[in-house]
This record gives sequence, structure tokens and C-alpha cells, in this order.
Amino acid sequence: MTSRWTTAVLDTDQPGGWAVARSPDGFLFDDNGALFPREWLKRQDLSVLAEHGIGHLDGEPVYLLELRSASEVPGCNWKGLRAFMLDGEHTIYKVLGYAAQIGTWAREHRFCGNCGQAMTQVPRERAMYCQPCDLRSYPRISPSMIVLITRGDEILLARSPRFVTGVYSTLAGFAEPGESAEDCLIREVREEVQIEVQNIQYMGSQCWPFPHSMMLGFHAEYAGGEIVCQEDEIEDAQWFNVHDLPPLPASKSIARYLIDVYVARRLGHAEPVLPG
Ligand SMILES: NC(=O)C1=CN([C@@H]2O[C@H](COP(=O)(O)OP(=O)(O)OC[C@H]3O[C@@H](n4cnc5c(N)ncnc54)[C@H](O)[C@@H]3O)[C@@H](O)[C@H]2O)C=CC1
Ligand SMILES: [Mg+2]
Ligand SMILES: [Zn+2]
Repeated sequence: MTSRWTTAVLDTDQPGGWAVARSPDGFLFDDNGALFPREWLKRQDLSVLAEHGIGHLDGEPVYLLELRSASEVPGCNWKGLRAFMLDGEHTIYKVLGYAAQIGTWAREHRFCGNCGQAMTQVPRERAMYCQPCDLRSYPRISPSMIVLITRGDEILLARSPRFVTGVYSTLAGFAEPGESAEDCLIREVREEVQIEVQNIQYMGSQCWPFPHSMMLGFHAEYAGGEIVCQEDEIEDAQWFNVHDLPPLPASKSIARYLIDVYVARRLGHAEPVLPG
């Protein structure tokens, strides 16, 4: 099966195609969704910071209008990316997730980090360029490890103070310079719950555009230690039996996938598929 959505660097001087508009309030949408005829969208009263050609949906070019602020467009509203993930069509969420990452990166790389001068978009390449420094800035992706720690029929789940009330999830954290994925996982687990792990198994990855994480998912077995929660980061962490689980994260997250796969294996059920 060919993918409906493919990314590409498109020439913004070409007319036509679809466009999405992104402001600090989220994406513009109406009854037909978040994709608008581009020429129509550009005639609306929008404060456009930059335009990027981002790819093809069902063969049609798609552009992003990155806005300074949200403005009133008759018949339309603004909605955050998370809401599109939770209740939208997956392909459209992929388009918007990519648009959000390009928009964030371009917005935050308007000026050269080396000399402070304005940067320009490089034609046919996803990069911002400073000529005096000959410096290219590419979209930022932050590798993050996420791990389900297991002990037979028990799994270790934790709560961050940021979570929805009652929800417990897997442990996660950003890679630091100098670390392998495994180093990062072992450090994060030690920092957050003071547990040691063994038999680290890679399970799959997921783009997480909030705002630019690349989640690398693992299972790991408990090897020793007592749970001690990291102050401020971890509100509570417990061993839960697979037959008696608390409220879990949203079904499209890799966190949920890691839990569901393990539970399915313990209970002899069919394994779920990782959402792309
Ligand atoms: N898709 C999924 O199922 C899940 C995704 N996540 C994502 O994983 C990522 C990491 O999880 P956390 O527990 O929040 O991370 P974490 O345990 O590393 O703690 C967050 C702290 O890391 C630092 N930080 C922020 N951005 C950073 C960066 N780009 N590089 C290095 N350090 C940074 C800050 O001090 C921040 O307070 C987040 O983006 C989170 O949204 C987390 C859980 C589930
Ligand atoms: Mg964490
Ligand atoms: Zn420069």
C-alpha cells in the first residue's frame, strides 16, 4: 500500500494546492477539516510569518502558512495538535504533526545562532541558511527514550504531576549528549525511580511532535532496587498487576503500545500494532 502522505520541499512560488494555517492557538479548521484551498486561504486576513511547501497528500501539494497570531476567519476555528491526534483522522494528524514541527523549527531559526543575522530558507532543502557563516540549521528532533519496566505479571507505571488525574504511564526522558539509547534509559530510570534494569529490548519508535520528540520505545526487566520517586518529576510510581491496571495513556501513544503489548503477551491475547 502506498502512503497517502509524503513529505517534500515544495517551491512556494508555484500556485495552487492545499494549505494549513498554524498560529499559537493551533490549526485553523472548518466543517471540511484543516486543509483549505491555498489560494483562498492566502486571501484571508492572516498575519503570515512564513510559508513552507511541506509535502503531498493523495498527490496534491500541501503548504503551511505559519502565522504570528490567530485571527478571525469567518466560519472557522482554531484547534491544538493534541486534539487532532485524539479525535482526528490519522493521516491528517500526520500532516499537521509534520507541519507543526516545520513551523516551530522555522519560527525558532529565523536568526543565525552564531552571528545573529537573519537566515533564509534554502530552496529545495529543509534548511535555514546564514550566508556569512555558511551555516545551515535543520529541523530539530529530540531523541527520547520511553520504557516499560516489567517483573513477571507486574509492570512499573508512574505519574507525573502534569498527567490527567489518575493516569499512570511508562517512564520517559530525553537523551543527553554522550549517551547511547541504553545509557539514557538506564540513567532516566535511576533518576526517576532509583530502579536497576536488565535485558533491554527495543520495541519500536514514534514521532511525537510535542514539540519535536522522536520516541524510542523499550521493554526492560527489573533487576533490583526499591522505588524512590524523583522529587517534582514523579508524583507516584507503583508496581501494577497486569490484571489490575490504573487508567492508562491515550491509545495512540507509544506509551500505551508498550503497555498493551506486554499485557497481551502475559494474557495470551493478540498483540496491538504501533501507531506510526
Ligand atoms: N508518545 C508517548 O507515549 C510519550 C511521549 N513522551 C514525551 O517524551 C519526552 C520526554 O519525556 P519527559 O519525561 O518529559 O522528559 P524528562 O524526564 O527528560 O524530563 C523533562 C525535562 O527535561 C528537560 N528537557 C526538556 N526538553 C529537552 C530536550 N529537548 N532535550 C533535553 N532535555 C530536555 C527539561 O529540564 C524538562 O523539564 C517528552 O517530549 C514527552 O512529551 C512522554 C511520555 C509518553
Ligand atoms: Mg521523564
Ligand atoms: Zn551567521
